[in-house]
Amino acid sequence: MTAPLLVGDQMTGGYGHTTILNGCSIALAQGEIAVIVGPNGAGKSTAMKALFGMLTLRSGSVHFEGEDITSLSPEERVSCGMAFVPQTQNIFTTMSVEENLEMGAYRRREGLGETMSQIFSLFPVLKEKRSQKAGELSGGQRQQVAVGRALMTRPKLLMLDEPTAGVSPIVMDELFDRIIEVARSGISILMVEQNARQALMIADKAYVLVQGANRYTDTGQALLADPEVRKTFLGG
Ligand SMILES: Nc1ncnc2c1ncn2[C@@H]1O[C@H](COP(=O)(O)OP(=O)(O)OP(=O)(O)O)[C@@H](O)[C@H]1O
Repeated sequence: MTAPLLVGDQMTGGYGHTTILNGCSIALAQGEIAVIVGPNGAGKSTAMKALFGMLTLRSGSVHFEGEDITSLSPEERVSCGMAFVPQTQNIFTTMSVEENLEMGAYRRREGLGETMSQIFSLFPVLKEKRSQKAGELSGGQRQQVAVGRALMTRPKLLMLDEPTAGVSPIVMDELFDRIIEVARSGISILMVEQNARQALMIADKAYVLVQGANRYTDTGQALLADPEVRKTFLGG
């Protein structure tokens, strides 16, 4: 097996006195698409926050490319090659599409134009609307801006929290296609998804979380074929 890129091991933590993550473990290898699914409130977003350094763990660890990054800030994790697209408020609505992308690369000087062209070829509609305010775009297009902005940091790992929330099924399919394309370009993907069935279809590795703990872990295909998983989490 390929060396793991990201490993969150036995993560425990929460907000204030409440414990949300109960020894949750998430890992993925270079080039993989990994997805986290599970019922509402299972702690999926919290697990992503923990992996990205937005939640202090009470116990457990996070390693990236073999380095212990448990105590690093989100900004330091970006410098390591991690990028995170939160579920909401992930773009600057009053700025143009192009300005949003530039903001993504505020810490870089070199090769911005090249990265932006790559993003425009991945998301042609962003090129077309580059001068338009991001807030004027449709939901699916805004998500493309958010993903594009994260890609401007040239990450090794792109983390997406419910990228298809609130978009139509057609737009969802399109976003999934784009995500697969990002993965083919060599960027690993970790995402939380409400649309479990579709997410499992594209997942090399999938985690079903329940009450902040791992319930099932396997390839997406294996979980899709598992009668228990189908019955309990995929509506039969
Ligand atoms: N900032 C916060 N402060 C306090 N509690 C929070 C906070 N964020 C989330 N929670 C609580 O933590 C629990 C897990 O939330 P989380 O968003 O991680 O779940 P989820 O599996 O992503 O669910 P959903 O699919 O509904 O987004 C929920 O009970 C939620 O109310």
